Amino acid sequence: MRILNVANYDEMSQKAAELVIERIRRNPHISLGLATGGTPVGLYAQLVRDHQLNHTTYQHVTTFNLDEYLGLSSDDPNSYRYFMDKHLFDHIDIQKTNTYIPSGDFKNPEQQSKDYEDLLRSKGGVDLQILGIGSNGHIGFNEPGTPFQSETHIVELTPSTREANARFFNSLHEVPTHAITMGIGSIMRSKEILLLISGDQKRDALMQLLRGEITENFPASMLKTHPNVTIIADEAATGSHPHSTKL
Ligand SMILES: N[C@@H]1[C@@H](O)[C@H](O)[C@@H](COP(=O)(O)O)O[C@@H]1O
Repeated sequence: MRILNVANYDEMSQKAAELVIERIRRNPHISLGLATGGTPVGLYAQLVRDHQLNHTTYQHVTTFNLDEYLGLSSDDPNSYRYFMDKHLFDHIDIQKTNTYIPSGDFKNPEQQSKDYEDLLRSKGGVDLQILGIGSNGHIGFNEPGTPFQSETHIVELTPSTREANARFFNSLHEVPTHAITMGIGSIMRSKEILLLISGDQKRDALMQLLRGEITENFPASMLKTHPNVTIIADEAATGSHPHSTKL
């Protein structure tokens, strides 16, 4: 894993955008894996800005989102479809039919999980996966204890994840109890991974990732076995001054 240590959230977003834009320009047919949550919002804003200023095109780009809450319709402001439209897709020239997000429909979620995994495979998988991290080490919605080989599946969210995400809802009560998520095995198949970590509330998770063992109790630890991972972390998360390190 390569870690780029930056000063703050804005610099993290800027550096991440530079990397993503470079990959898109190198391969206009790239398949991007996308994350939600607070962490990538600044990155998406930078991609929109670059599209407006420099006309980087998404005409041939395909995207796969990591996860979706179960039980929220696509027009619910807390659904990840709504989030992606609002922060990125509505402001770039991507074809919406090329943007895939797991369905949060309650009807037959097991089949939907299988269909999403089949879709990922049939489209050739993800070239560049963007990830955030939960303070318990979750990636996507793969909570501690998820098998490393897992593919897209239904999860029951832990109380800590529901509490962390309650800030986007009116109350904790409204946060769905279940979600559909790409598995750790699905994420690990992507050719390249960009992990963004910002804020002192993520410091323990970053330290655990860098110094801890590889264990299913800390899902992100599996990333240490991936051959092409870049972490961009800000000073609040690393607790040190900006510099780059090869780990
Ligand atoms: N499912 C998402 C993850 O994809 C995200 O990376 C993580 C961190 O979120 P945030 O960036 O808001 O801290 O939690 C959420 O639950």
